[in-house]
Amino acid sequence: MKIFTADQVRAADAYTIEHTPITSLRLMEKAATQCTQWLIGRYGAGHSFHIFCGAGNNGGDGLATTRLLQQHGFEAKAYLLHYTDKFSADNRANQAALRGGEAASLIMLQPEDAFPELPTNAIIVDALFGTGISRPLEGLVAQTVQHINALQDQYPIIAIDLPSGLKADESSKDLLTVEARHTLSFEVYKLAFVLPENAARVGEVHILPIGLHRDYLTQTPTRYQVVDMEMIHRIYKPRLPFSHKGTYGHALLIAGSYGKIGAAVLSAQACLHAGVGLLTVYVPECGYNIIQSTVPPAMCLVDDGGQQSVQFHEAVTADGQGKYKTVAIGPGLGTSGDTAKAFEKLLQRYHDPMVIDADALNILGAERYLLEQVPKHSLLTPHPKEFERMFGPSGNDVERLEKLSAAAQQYSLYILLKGRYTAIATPEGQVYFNNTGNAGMATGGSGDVLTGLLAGILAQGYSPEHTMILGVWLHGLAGDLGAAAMSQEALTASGIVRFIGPAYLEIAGAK
Ligand SMILES: NC(=O)C1=CN([C@@H]2O[C@H](COP(=O)(O)OP(=O)(O)OC[C@H]3O[C@@H](n4cnc5c(N)ncnc54)[C@H](O)[C@@H]3O)[C@@H](O)[C@H]2O)[C@@H](O)CC1
Ligand SMILES: Nc1ncnc2c1ncn2[C@@H]1O[C@H](COP(=O)(O)OP(=O)(O)O)[C@@H](O)[C@H]1O
Ligand SMILES: [K+]
Repeated sequence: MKIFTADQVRAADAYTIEHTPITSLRLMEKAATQCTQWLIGRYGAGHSFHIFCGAGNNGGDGLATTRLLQQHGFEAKAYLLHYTDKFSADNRANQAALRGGEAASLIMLQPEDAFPELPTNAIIVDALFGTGISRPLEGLVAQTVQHINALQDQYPIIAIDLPSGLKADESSKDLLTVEARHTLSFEVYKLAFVLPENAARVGEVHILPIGLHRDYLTQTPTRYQVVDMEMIHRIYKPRLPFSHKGTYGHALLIAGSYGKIGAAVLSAQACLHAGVGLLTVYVPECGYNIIQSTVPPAMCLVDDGGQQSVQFHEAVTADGQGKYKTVAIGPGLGTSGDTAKAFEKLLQRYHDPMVIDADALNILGAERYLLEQVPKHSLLTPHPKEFERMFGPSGNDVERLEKLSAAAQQYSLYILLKGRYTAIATPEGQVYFNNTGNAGMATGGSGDVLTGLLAGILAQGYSPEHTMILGVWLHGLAGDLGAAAMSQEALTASGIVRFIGPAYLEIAGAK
């Protein structure tokens, strides 16, 4: 699903009005109808709806929603904030329509008025501002938003289109905005929804269809997209009946050090569950018995350098990749000087895309010149701290995203940034956001599982871009299925591995 800018949303609106018989007032009615249905479906009987409206079209959505809720027999009141006399045309039309209905359901809130008393069964709906926000909230609007936010533990707050005050395409880091429990938005995602800094503001996002013109939606290029099942179906390739283990590649996984062989185990298990043809795990000597007993399908190569591996470059022939289709390096590896030197030598020998994670990223962060030597189109998988070590701090999430995209383009790499919506940046400047996964995955070792999964998918012949999209999506879905079976709290990295299979089945079943 595409992420549109506020300008693109406005253009989609205009295009729809121009190319279909639908008017802007009718489009507002559709938006309000969808919001009404969502509110009734979610909260139903026994609740009263209190809708705070601004003077523009977002307020118009709120006024129309109030009327439709009443028509469905619900108690609903619109509070129209009187901070200006400049109402949009569709806002005025919906004021008139509401005035024609139930008495006392449209209340003008003046700057000197006290915040209205709400009954205990109240649901607060925020329809103050949407994509038209152009300056920080102040005066009556700011006071109202502060009031609403202070009530968030008492009443559910539902934002229409955007929590008021939030900018769709830019950072709103230090701005006052509504802090919604749910955001009901229309047709496409907005960048604001996937930024970690907005987590407490947008709550759960629900995208509702309102009939915007398909041509505009499908033909408009966007820099950002949210990965969806349609994209996954286009990427996923079922196995061929006459294939053999050679068809699915041989991966070399360089991971683990004394006390962190578990990282190598988790990565190796995930790599096998991803469907790799053959796997060799390279570990220091202390890892040999562990790998052989916990991951029997894998072969094992042993380094004799002591507690950390320091000669792994020798596993790859001096003239290139040798027998390995893919090399993944990093989980639990350690960052000693000799390990870093071996990593540098590996980069001099191996020129196909690699998967680089954890300590291998930390080595890149300490020795930045090595970034130039990373094979083009390699996959880098930092969490925010590792990202910062490599590319420096950022003032806000949008700045960090720009940095991510710039680095992917500069070094011709696929770099992801882990989080609730893991961002995947491509060398061409595209950014994909992943929507699977849950807070149960905030547990040690879940990143190691991702590394193994990516290595296993890449080895099977998927392109680096498809590997990133499919791998991150499967990882999150495995986490979701795991959490559904055993709770977020009890989910472990091993639990995620166990659900990679069921996650594949979901794709295959739906294909
Ligand atoms: N295609 C779509 O997505 C549709 C959008 N609709 C709604 O229309 C909204 C956009 O409406 P508008 O463009 O009228 O914009 P808003 O309703 O978000 O804002 C109204 C106006 O408020 C003023 N304003 C901005 N910041 C302010 C501030 N801090 N204090 C006081 N005034 C301020 C601006 O002049 C702005 O145009 C969307 O968010 C959505 O809710 C729907 O009606 C139907 C279709
Ligand atoms: N709240 C969350 N929602 C969705 N995914 C999450 C959440 N928390 C963590 N994850 C996922 O779990 C993984 C954690 O990786 P990482 O921090 O590298 O873990 P570790 O270093 O312990 O292996 C990432 O893929 C991340 O996207
Ligand atoms: K709003």
